[in-house]
Amino acid sequence: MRRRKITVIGAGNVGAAVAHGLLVKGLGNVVLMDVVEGLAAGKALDLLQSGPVEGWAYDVKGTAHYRDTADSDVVVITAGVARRPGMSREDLTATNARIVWEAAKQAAAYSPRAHIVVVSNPLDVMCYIALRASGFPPNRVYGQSGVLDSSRFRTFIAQELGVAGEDVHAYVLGGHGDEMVPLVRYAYVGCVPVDHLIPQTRLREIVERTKRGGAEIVSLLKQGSAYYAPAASTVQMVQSVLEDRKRILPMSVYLNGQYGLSDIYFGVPAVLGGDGVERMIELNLDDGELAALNRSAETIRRAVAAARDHLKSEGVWC
Ligand SMILES: NC(=O)c1ccc[n+]([C@@H]2O[C@H](COP(=O)([O-])OP(=O)(O)OC[C@H]3O[C@@H](n4cnc5c(N)ncnc54)[C@H](O)[C@@H]3O)[C@@H](O)[C@H]2O)c1
Ligand SMILES: O=C(O)C[C@H](O)C(=O)O
Repeated sequence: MRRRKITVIGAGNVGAAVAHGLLVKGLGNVVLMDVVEGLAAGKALDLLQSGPVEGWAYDVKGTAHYRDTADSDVVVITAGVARRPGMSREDLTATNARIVWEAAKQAAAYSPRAHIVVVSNPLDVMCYIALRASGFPPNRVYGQSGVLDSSRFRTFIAQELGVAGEDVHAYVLGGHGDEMVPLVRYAYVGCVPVDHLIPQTRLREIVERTKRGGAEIVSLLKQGSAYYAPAASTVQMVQSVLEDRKRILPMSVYLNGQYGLSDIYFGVPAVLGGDGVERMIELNLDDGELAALNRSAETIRRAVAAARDHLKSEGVWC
């Protein structure tokens, strides 16, 4: 039986942690690809040597050449630069636009039936670039954002109440940026609405901390950004696709009228299965929540326009 093949482009902090997570969960053979000669090969060999200890026997290959990624079932794009303290994710647009364009184009050429899971920032902008560069249908190009942001929200609620995070159900929608929208009205602990358990003033602080979740880690690390939780979130998405689990996950998907938005990648809950984005879930939102989502969408539209101008000025476009 043919084993599934997953390519991870970018063998840095997130890419290597994603590769490890995929292997530990037994999702298939892994190809780690990076432009830095030897980096992916070294990390792949290291990962391979953890197999006998951890009890898996998958193939792990490191490479600097796209030809080795051929016929992948899923391609995860983590290539690009990470932000430093004081930077926003949008500050990465010019550098990462070119990198993600090239990665998606090459990956699509070698693996025309693959799914592309984008991780590089600014996430929703890079999803749009990957869609245009790959020429794939939108159901096979989507981004990791909401699983991570929601997991941060769930973690802070769980800490506050001294309960297990997995029993906190909560979504963060919108763009993966400073304007993301943690939805308090749809947050439950077990089956109890969170605002029955935590006072409003404290909930507001938790919402603000969630929105700054990535920046909090960037300021602690001093160089680079989070990678364990981002990798775990990405692996959960890949698992849902490869095992056709049809998990309902908040993620960046291409909207075509949903939530009143079109031609934009945006974080909403979607059913993720073997066909990729199989369905989007439209929540009933109030005026305040919709206004917050629209503010978030505007930020993304501006950044996409900047990325498009930048790529056009380099003779490349989506
Ligand atoms: N979506 C999310 O939730 C999320 C979470 C964490 C990080 N990120 C983003 O993911 C990206 C990677 O983060 P990281 O911490 O792994 O950074 P990192 O610097 O540790 O790794 C990035 C890797 O990309 C490689 N790379 C650069 N250009 C490349 C190219 N053209 N082809 C192949 N590889 C290339 C680099 O050599 C490096 O090894 C950043 O843009 C970061 O902002 C997103
Ligand atoms: O904050 C970052 O720049 C990385 C990532 O988007 C995160 O949320 O951890």
